[in-house]
Amino acid sequence: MHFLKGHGTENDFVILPDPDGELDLTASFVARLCDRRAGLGADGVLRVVRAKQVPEVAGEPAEWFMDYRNADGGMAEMCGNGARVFARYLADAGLAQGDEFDIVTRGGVRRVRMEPDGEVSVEMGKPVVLGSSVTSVGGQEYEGLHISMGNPHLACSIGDPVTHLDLTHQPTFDPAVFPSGVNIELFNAVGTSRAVMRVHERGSGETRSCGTGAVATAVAAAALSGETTGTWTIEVPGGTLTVVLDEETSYLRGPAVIVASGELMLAE
Ligand SMILES: N[C@@H](CCC[C@H](N)C(=O)O)C(=O)O
Repeated sequence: MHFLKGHGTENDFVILPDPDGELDLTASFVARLCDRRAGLGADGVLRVVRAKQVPEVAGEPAEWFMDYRNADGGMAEMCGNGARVFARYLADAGLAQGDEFDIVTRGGVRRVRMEPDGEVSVEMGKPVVLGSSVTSVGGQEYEGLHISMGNPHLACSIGDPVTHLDLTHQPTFDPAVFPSGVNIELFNAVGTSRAVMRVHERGSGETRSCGTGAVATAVAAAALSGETTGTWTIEVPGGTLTVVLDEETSYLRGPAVIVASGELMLAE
């Protein structure tokens, strides 16, 4: 099986090209692939398959479906950094033409753009603020905004640097609010256009970046000063992302690179 490895601000993915939909990607296989000692190691898997080969998205008006899986093998509706790495792969492989094209995700069709400076942007849709909720990290409780980016987020301003947080364990959350689990962002807003964020992802644990989480963080940081629009720099352990919030939608921009390719010896 051919694979590639890529990352967007060190949110890393195994890419499995499967244009004709021949792979039966089980949760246990994905988990073994993502294992950082016994497998290749990654925060998630991006299966690259033609949308017409996948019944759940066969009618969507774009050629390629990003079949995203978390490191534990679970599915997610959307992955912002994954979408940018997926687009980088399609462009490099000559499977998509032009600077802008659409891809299909479980969260809907997303427009991606290959920027002149080499970064990749993705239109992320309109964030939906659904209320507030609490989490407890290392015995400390934080309140944040419940935001849907297609996938669920709880974005909490902690009003302090995030460096000391221990995210090795699953932060608590209210299962009545988040029945399918949640991605939890802890951030420190610095002024009105920059925030420093760490994240504990559903199905992957602490990662060095999360694109949907960066947009949720920008929304929650903007809300601290009563704003719903603006441009935010979101600093994550793996680099820097730019988030633009406007009245209609949101955009995520940052680096996305392919670092390796090869043949997989792991079998199902
Ligand atoms: N790292 C991703 C988000 C991946 C999905 C998430 N763990 C979930 O289960 O919702 C991103 O860049 O957005």
